Parts: sequence; C-alpha cells; structure tokens
Amino acid sequence: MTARIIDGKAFAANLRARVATHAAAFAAAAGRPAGLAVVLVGEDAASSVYVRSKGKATREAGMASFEHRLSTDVSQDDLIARVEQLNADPAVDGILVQLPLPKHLDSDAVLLTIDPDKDVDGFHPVNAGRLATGLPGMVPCTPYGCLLLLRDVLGDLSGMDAVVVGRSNIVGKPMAALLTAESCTVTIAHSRTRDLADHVRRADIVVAAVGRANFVPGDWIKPGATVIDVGINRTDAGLVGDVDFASAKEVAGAITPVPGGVGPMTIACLLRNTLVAAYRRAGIAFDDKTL
Ligand SMILES: Nc1nc2c(c(=O)[nH]1)N[C@@H](CN(C=O)c1ccc(C(=O)N[C@@H](CCC(=O)O)C(=O)O)cc1)CN2
Ligand SMILES: [Mg+2]
Repeated sequence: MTARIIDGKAFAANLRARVATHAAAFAAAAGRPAGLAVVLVGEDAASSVYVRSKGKATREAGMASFEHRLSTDVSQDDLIARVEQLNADPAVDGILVQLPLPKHLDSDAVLLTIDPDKDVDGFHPVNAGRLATGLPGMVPCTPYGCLLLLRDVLGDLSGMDAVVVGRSNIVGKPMAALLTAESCTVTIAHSRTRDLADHVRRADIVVAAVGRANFVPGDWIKPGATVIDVGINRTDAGLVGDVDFASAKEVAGAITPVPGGVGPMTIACLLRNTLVAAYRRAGIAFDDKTL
C-alpha cells in the first residue's frame, strides 16, 4: 500500500482564500479591517522568515498587519509594556509573540500578558482552559490545522484510536484536547512512555510532534492509519519530519509530507483565528465552524 499524500499546502491556500472572502465581509460590516500584530524579538533567522510570511499572508487576506520588531536585548518590562499597548489598541484583533524568545525573557509571563480574546496563538492558559472544557476560545493554530486535515481525510473521527506523540503546551496537549472533543480515544505519549511502538501500532490516527528527526519508523504504523507529522527538523539531508516518511508512506493510508503538510496550515489557521477574534470583538455574528 502506498499512502495518499495529504497536500497541506493546497488545503492551506484554499483556507486562506476563504478567510479572505470573510475578511472582506468583516471590513464592510465593521468599517475597518481585521488587524493582526506580530511581535518579533531579535534576529533569529527562522523566526524572521515566519514573521515575514505572516505579515504577507495577513495583507493578502485583506487584513491589517502590524509588525513590532524589538532588539534582542529588550527588557522583560519593555516587552510586556509593548504587549499591553497592543491589548489596548482597538485596531488590533490578534496579538502574537513569535517564539522562541531570547533566553533572558520569561515566555510564560509574556504570554500571560496577552488579552485572551486577542490571543490568536491560543497559548494563554485561559484559552487552554477553554479548550479543555469545551468553551469557545482561541485554539492553537498548528493543532487546529492538523484537525482540519484529519477531518478532510477521514470525515467523522468519532471512536477512532489516536496517539499524539509529544506533550508540549503548543501542540501535543491541545491536539489531544481537540481529538478528545471529536470523540477519539486519545493516548498522549512522550519521552517516558513505555512500549511506545505498541501504542502507536494500535492507532488509527498518529500525530507526531516530538521534534526529533525520523523518530517514528514505518513499522510502528498500523496499516491504513492516518499520519500527521508536525515535525520540522533541519538535517544534513534537508528538512525532515518526526516520521520516517519513506517507510511510513508504504504502510499508512494517508500521510502529511514535510515540507508541505502541516506547516502551511499554521499560518492559514492564524489568519482564521484573527478573523474569528475580530468578529467576536466587534460583536458581529459569525459562524466560526465555517472556517
Ligand atoms: N508564536 C508562535 N511561535 C511559533 C509558532 C507559532 O505557531 N506561534 N510556530 C512555529 C513557527 N511557525 C510559525 O510561527 C511556522 C513554522 C513552519 C511553517 C511552515 O510553513 N513550514 C514549512 C517549511 C518552511 C521551511 O522551509 O522552513 C512546511 O512545513 O511546509 C510555518 C510557520 C514556532 N514558533
Ligand atoms: Mg495505551
């Protein structure tokens, strides 16, 4: 069996086009565009690329992009003051602080400062709590992108066995919460999990988010399973995921490639979250399940 290769790039392009249509309707109804502020601290090369991509995608979707570039040695107080200024700015619907931050800064404290209703990354504990309890909030972009791809491939996920490999606050935990809300039976595996291969072999859905190149080999995959690879690892062989793609694609029913799978969904879902935040803040009805 050779797996269906899930085209995240095409899916993301389609989502971005749909966001753009709704963003135009928002601007007409609210008398202003939805706005996203991105804060970048320092010169990290990958972060600079991502922030530039986010700004471009935001403008292409017909939304306002506000870029705040702060020097590597910015103080914690000055960074927090910038976030507070964005919280108070009525033109800003979404705020995102690009991660990772330089070592001298306390990411948790910075993320706690973001107004939860503008937290388009969905990283604030209030949004984590809303997701865990089924309340409307902001859902982290990468896990939400994975969910959209899974629904597209599988339709109803109810009753399926899912394994999430990785327990980060940014991907693993919210991914598990989203799959639980879809009525999957979810296992969260991590570096201390015993008999990891056995857990993965039982899964209809595997989400790999450990940050280790080619960590999940094809012989761990149940024949026909759907494999979502969140990993982005730069190796001598180029960019690779957390799943050994060459062996896994011979066993899986469907699999995301790296690059071109989950990655593009992250920015598309960020635009989606910004639009959702804008509608909520403006008090204009919008069915966010359409996106
Ligand atoms: N505040 C945040 N910081 C970070 C996030 C985030 O969601 N919020 N995620 C990552 C970086 N990231 C966006 O910020 C991101 C990573 C990767 C991609 C992507 O499209 N990847 C491509 C490959 C790109 C390449 O060649 O390097 C792909 O997988 O096809 C988009 C966004 C960490 N920080
Ligand atoms: Mg188990």
